[in-house]
Amino acid sequence: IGIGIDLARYPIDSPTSDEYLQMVNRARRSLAETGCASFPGFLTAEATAEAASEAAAKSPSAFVTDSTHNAWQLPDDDPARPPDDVRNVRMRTRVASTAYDELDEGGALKRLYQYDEFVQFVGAVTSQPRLYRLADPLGACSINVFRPGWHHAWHFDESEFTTTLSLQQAERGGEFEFTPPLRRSQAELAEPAVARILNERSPYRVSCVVADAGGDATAPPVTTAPFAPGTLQIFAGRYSLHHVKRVADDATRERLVAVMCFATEPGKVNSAEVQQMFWGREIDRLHVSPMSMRANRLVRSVFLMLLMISVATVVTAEEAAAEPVPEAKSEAAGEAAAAEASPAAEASPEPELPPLDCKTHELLEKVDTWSIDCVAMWLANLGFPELRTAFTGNKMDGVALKSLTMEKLAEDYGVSEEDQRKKIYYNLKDVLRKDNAAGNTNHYSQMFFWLLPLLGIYKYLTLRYEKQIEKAMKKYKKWQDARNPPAPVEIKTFDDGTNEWTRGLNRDVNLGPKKTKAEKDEEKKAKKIKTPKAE
Ligand SMILES: O=C(O)CCC(=O)C(=O)O
Ligand SMILES: [Fe+2]
Repeated sequence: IGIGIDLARYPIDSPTSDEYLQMVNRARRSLAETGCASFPGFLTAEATAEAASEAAAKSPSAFVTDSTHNAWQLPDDDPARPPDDVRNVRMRTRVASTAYDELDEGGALKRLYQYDEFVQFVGAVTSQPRLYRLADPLGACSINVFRPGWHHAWHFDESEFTTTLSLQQAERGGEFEFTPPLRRSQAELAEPAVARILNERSPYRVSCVVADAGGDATAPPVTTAPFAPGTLQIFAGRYSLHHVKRVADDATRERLVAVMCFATEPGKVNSAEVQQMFWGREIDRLHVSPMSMRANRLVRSVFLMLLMISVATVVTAEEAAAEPVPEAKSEAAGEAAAAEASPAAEASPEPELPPLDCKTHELLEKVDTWSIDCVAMWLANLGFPELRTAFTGNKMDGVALKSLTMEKLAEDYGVSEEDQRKKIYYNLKDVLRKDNAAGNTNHYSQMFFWLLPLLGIYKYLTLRYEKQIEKAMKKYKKWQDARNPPAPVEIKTFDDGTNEWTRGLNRDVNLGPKKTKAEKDEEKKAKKIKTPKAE
């Protein structure tokens, strides 16, 4: 079938040809000077008809947006200004939209949008060395439907450039109108110019508290785009004020236009708010229903929590096993003693010695504070329950334990094996060293593992309240911006009438403004330095 582009007229498949370069440079200049580059008949008549009939077929189920917004699509009013100020006036927009995921696979629109050379071409016209299709499953390429009486009020877009393809015109009304770029950044509002346009070309009457710096009384020129079906339009939506005029009430044909979105980074998607506003649902990956997405998130968080809790449990269980509880230990000691004394004593499992009066956590305190029983427990934990009687008999508490030596262990307590003595002695040194550093700190790892479930809960809550958090962050950012507003950018204008923005745009093919002599000299100098001597 082919893509459906009129390649004879727009050779976007041969990006190294002279025709291509000239076409791109004409478009760039037009975009910079007028705010819009138009390509009438970009799609062939057949492909346009195919796309238009697809759009018309899907139009009845398009999601309808009936909302109000200000010209900058800023969410809040400026309370410091009157309600009828151009900054605060809210205008109505009524439009329906068919989402990208509803378009036909292999249909004319998807063929165009998915054609890599097309993305390259839009990138070349908008001077973006790298341009990517928007990864938004709803907004990447959608179809706007304007029914009788509907219109899109004057506004600036959030995205820097907007690419549209006209599919069907209404009999009357529905024209796309735009101004040249009125501003250079989103921080700049250009209120006087916007106010003049609204007062002269909209049903709204607005005031403007901001003084007109230029003082010129004429409104910015407004151009009506040639919008015959099949026309591709690339316009500087962020800088040029634009609108779609009201479609006549008695029109029988809807206005249908495809809106194609691109980004300078891969993987970009619209916010959930934008998706809800224009398509009535939200979805962050292709072919996943919002319901299963939520379920998926829940399962993920629960799994994470379970994992963390189980890790924590295993670790604590291991530690508990390493430190037997007093009863178990005494039992073991009793059994061992009984087994040694006589096999018949097995019948009485009751230990002869009373249980040790020491809680496991007491051993986490400094050695100085250990009671006699705690010292005995420490020994039992090390695997020397049989030493309890001798140590207790010597009233060996924590303070006394500190002066224990290898010799004492051999002579006073009869630990004959050197390995065993070393085990006790080095373990003692070990706890004492920890005491000296930051208390007896061998419970830090335990603390960390207890924090894991909290981390799980934290993760769950952030996922659960993702939107609320995002909103709060946005509010905070706005509050910061309000405290510290970004400075408006001054446009530098040069002697030859060009400005910073348009200067040098097409210089690579000598279509742009002439270089000054100083600049030429500069270039020559640079070349001389770079080029090595021939001889
Ligand atoms: O419908 C059009 O031609 C332009 C739509 C537009 O301005 C927008 O979607 O932001
Ligand atoms: Fe727009």
